[in-house]
Amino acid sequence: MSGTEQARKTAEGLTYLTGFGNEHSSEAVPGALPHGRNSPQRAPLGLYAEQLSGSAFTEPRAHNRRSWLYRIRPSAAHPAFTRIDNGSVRTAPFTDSVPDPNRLRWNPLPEPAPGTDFLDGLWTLGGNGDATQRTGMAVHLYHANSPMERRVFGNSDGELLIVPERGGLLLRTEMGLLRAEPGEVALVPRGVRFRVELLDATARGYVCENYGAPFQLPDLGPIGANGLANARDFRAPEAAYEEVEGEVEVVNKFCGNLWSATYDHSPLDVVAWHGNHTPYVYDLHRFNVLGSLSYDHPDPSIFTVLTSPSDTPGLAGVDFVVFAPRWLVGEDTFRPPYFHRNVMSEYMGLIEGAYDAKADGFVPGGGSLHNMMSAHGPDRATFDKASAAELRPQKVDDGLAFMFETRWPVTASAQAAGASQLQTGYDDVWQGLQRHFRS
Ligand SMILES: O=C(O)Cc1cc(O)ccc1O
Ligand SMILES: [Fe+2]
Repeated sequence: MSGTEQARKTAEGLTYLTGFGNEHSSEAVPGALPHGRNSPQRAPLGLYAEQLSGSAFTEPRAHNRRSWLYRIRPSAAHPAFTRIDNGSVRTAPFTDSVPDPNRLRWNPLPEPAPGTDFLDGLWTLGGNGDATQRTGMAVHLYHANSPMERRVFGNSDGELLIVPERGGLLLRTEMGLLRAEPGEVALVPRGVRFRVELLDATARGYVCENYGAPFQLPDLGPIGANGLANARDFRAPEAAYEEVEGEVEVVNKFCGNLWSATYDHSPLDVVAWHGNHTPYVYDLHRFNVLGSLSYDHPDPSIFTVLTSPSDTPGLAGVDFVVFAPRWLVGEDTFRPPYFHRNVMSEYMGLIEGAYDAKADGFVPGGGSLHNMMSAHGPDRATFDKASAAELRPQKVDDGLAFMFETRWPVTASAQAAGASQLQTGYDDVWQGLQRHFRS
């Protein structure tokens, strides 16, 4: 059996724990979880007890995040980390280029060289904030054609929201295994170690690295108790461990640099765990899309799947927003996204099909950046078509697009600003919008 077949077989048999932010518990071997206490004098089955904190010990209960891991060896048993090449990974603050007010659009990444794993294939497009201050975010793309073998990654700088666009992933994390196919998203919390295997020959997609407060479900306000992404649809892994002795490279991204240590065992050796600092996966097709039943195009905040709040209420460090299949029924309404200038900065990607504001040029695996206050909206072809369309109820179900929307301008990395896949002439999509004014 090939590696991908094996990974697929493993992924197909997976079961999950459900519910966003729940206090889960799971044991891969019966009796591995202690009862009634976290840290008994001797943990069951000769395991080591270890706490992984995703929040300060003293944060309010609603924001407090930690998990207790019961593992074969404590994480502390490791040799020194030394710097390795950062490859194409960049971290905020982005100082190797200047923030650009222009509308920018990229084609997908070129094919990776043979033997490129998820980590080798990570390529940073840009971001904002400062990882050492735990504010802001980065946008990465990945393109891989090999599994991570005897190699494990952990990110101290933030959580990773992985958005597969092509090819499924099997994430082997400290807390267990997750499968993430295109149309699903996976989140690996800050500090949680994981290895990526491929379910198909190649894998391509997007990553939002969130340096700030962990993603949470948005408040629903007048929407009520249900809707948008429902908490019960988020799935966390069941405990699963590997007993791998021998050399395993552990790579740690720390304050923007990659550091490596060669362990004599796999750190994915957690036999049982409990807590709420957990990886999870969510199927975007489960998103309960709400919208206007009367007139006007609502703001896309109504499509927020997850939000990372900042210190100002309502002003997200980053929102993850999905444009999922939906009906448009607005009367006397220009139905696609409107022309706008936004104080927030918008990075958009496409998982499949097309997006209703762009006739062409915005392609799966590509992306666009509409920075703070840059003017954008429907391209000319879309504007002309939608202005003349007959307004029957219309199903928009030919694509799945998403947005990382952030309160701070996004600086493209030098490699993204100079990339051959950066489109020239993007401005032209808004050329030829006719003057129709009649006084
Ligand atoms: O620019 C975009 O396409 C994203 C977007 C979509 C929408 O429906 C309204 C505003 C907005 O920024
Ligand atoms: Fe926009």
